[in-house]
Amino acid sequence: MRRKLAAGNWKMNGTTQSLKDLSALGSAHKGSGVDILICPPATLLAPAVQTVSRSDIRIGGQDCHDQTNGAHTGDISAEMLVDAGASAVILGHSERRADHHETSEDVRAKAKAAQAAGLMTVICLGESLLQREATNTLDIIGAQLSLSVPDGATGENLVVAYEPIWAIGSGLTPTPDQIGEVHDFMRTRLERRFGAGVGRSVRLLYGGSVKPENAAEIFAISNVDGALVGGASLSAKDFSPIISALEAS
Ligand SMILES: O=C(CO)COP(=O)(O)O
Repeated sequence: MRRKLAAGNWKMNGTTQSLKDLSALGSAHKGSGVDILICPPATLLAPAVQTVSRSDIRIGGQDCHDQTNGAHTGDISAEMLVDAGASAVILGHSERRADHHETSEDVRAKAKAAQAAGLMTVICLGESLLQREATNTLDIIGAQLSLSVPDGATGENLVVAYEPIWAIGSGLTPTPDQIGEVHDFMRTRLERRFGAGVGRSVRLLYGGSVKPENAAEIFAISNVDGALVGGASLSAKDFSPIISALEAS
């Protein structure tokens, strides 16, 4: 049975002030039946780890380099994330694919390094509106999935997040049928590539305008094992009811 996962991606948001919300979230969901992961900006990794030390929240990075160390100004390695106390990393977010020209091959190399360092990788996939309107969403997702995910997946080291680019920060969400179609497809592809046991153990998250108001409906969809939440993960007031909806699902 897959354990549900509520993941928050703070993106380039948050200061030490935000740790108060993290602390409140930890108290509100102590002993939760679902996994909770918060990925703050790199500047807050170490204090965030400190803040959640007596709660059940785990802390993750938002990206890592594919090398262990070296002359890569501004980058962070998977080993450095581990050293800071992180246990997971988001990779291949569409914002990084766009802003930093990351390809699926780049994402796979980063994921390989992160998994070797012992991190759980949350690998993001998603189509643009143009691609969806051309009705080849599953082709896009299939290609991103096979190219971005390295060999050697397990239920512990891999989480896949389906984040339609047009749904991120827009207030738009796909219909439950559209989400279900992509999630069922990803499940089948993972089972085919890694075998039924591993394929069924990898958690699949939906991301894109998840809010307290739509969370329960999204969590009822087949093969949705949780959410990767952006804006609504920044405050305990908004993220806590989303976690509660997942706990109740
Ligand atoms: O990109 C996202 C999470 O990684 C989703 O962002 P929003 O929840 O703000 O739409």
